[in-house]
Amino acid sequence: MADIQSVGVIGAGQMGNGIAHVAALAGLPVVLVDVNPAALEKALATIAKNMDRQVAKGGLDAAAKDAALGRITTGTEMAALDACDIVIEAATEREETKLAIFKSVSALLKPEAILASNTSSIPITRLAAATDRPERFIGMHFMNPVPVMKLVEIIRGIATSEETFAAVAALAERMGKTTAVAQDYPAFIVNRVLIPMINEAVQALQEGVGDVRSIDAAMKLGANHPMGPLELGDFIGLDTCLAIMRVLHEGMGDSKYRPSPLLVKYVEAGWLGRKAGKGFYDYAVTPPKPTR
Ligand SMILES: CC(=O)CC(=O)SCCNC(=O)CCNC(=O)[C@H](O)C(C)(C)COP(=O)(O)OP(=O)(O)OC[C@H]1O[C@@H](n2cnc3c(N)ncnc32)[C@H](O)[C@@H]1OP(=O)(O)O
Ligand SMILES: NC(=O)C1=CN([C@@H]2O[C@H](COP(=O)(O)OP(=O)(O)OC[C@H]3O[C@@H](n4cnc5c(N)ncnc54)[C@H](OP(=O)(O)O)[C@@H]3O)[C@@H](O)[C@H]2O)C=CC1
Repeated sequence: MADIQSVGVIGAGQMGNGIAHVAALAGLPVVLVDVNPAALEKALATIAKNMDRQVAKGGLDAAAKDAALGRITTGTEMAALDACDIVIEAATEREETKLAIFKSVSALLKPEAILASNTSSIPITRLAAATDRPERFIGMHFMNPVPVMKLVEIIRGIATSEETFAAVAALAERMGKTTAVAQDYPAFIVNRVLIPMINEAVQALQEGVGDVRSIDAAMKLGANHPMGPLELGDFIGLDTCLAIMRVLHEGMGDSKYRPSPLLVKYVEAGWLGRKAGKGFYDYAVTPPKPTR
């Protein structure tokens, strides 16, 4: 696969809509697939809203926005992806879900098509080994919010070919991103460092070192982070943060990565952060109100 000319995205959540957004703006036709038709509708509305924001700021003209939106089609069946040169999986961070997706989609793809995962933490070699194309399988890890964040981490599995790596690096650059290459260890680079920091903030909250407001203010004003760690956890999704901690804990075999019990409790309560309307903050009120 020398040059990628069409993109499929599986999972129309916060990451899937962002990936579709930047791919369409890069001039590529995009097929966005999700099991849930409501998620697809919401994703299209979010993409249009985020492009409007770029138009209002002068970074995009209205005609380019309309053309980009016109390049995105949606579907609830994997069969809609059969002509794509690359399919980027951005479904829920659950290994069984991803494996089931790869099994069904690889049966439909052209033999030369590339399969990429936007996983935050799951080993690429393990995911690749469960497909029919480990040499054309790769980790392509975008950051949230995708239209704003400059980085794409690229992770080769043990079998990933140089041709696949070069094609995906060129695609990331075409989407306006800068790449960093990470080795295939649990949670790669960004989340190896970032998510234990968020988990530690939750542990500090559990121990009463500070309340939500104090912990976030301390890290924003004391370490110049654009968001406090609890606000950022809510933004990423607490289910995703917990899934990453579990992959780190199991994959590194080191107790220093154990998930904070309070993080587990929030996820068990369904308080998953912004996408659920409630996490360390309650988003039903403006400004969002700390829940502890
Ligand atoms: C979990 C993983 O696997 C990996 C990850 O992604 S970890 C998470 C990584 N992400 C972060 O750490 C994000 C940290 N937060 C930030 O950088 C900032 O708070 C933020 C960029 C999200 C918002 O910044 P802000 O200054 O509070 O908001 P705001 O001024 O409204 O927006 C800044 C810019 O982003 C744009 N923007 C904000 N959210 C956007 C979105 N969802 N989509 C498109 N554009 C967006 C705004 O239009 C604005 O653009 P300009 O610079 O052109 O004016
Ligand atoms: N959130 C973040 O900051 C980042 C997340 N990631 C990674 O990106 C991926 C997606 O995360 P995110 O967008 O936040 O998650 P979301 O929960 O926002 O979205 C996941 C989407 O995938 C859908 N889905 C679940 N199962 C399937 C399936 N079998 N086929 C098709 N679609 C499916 C979900 O549908 P339903 O709601 O119906 O279950 C949902 O619409 C994860 O691997 C995550 O680790 C990577 C970088 C940053």
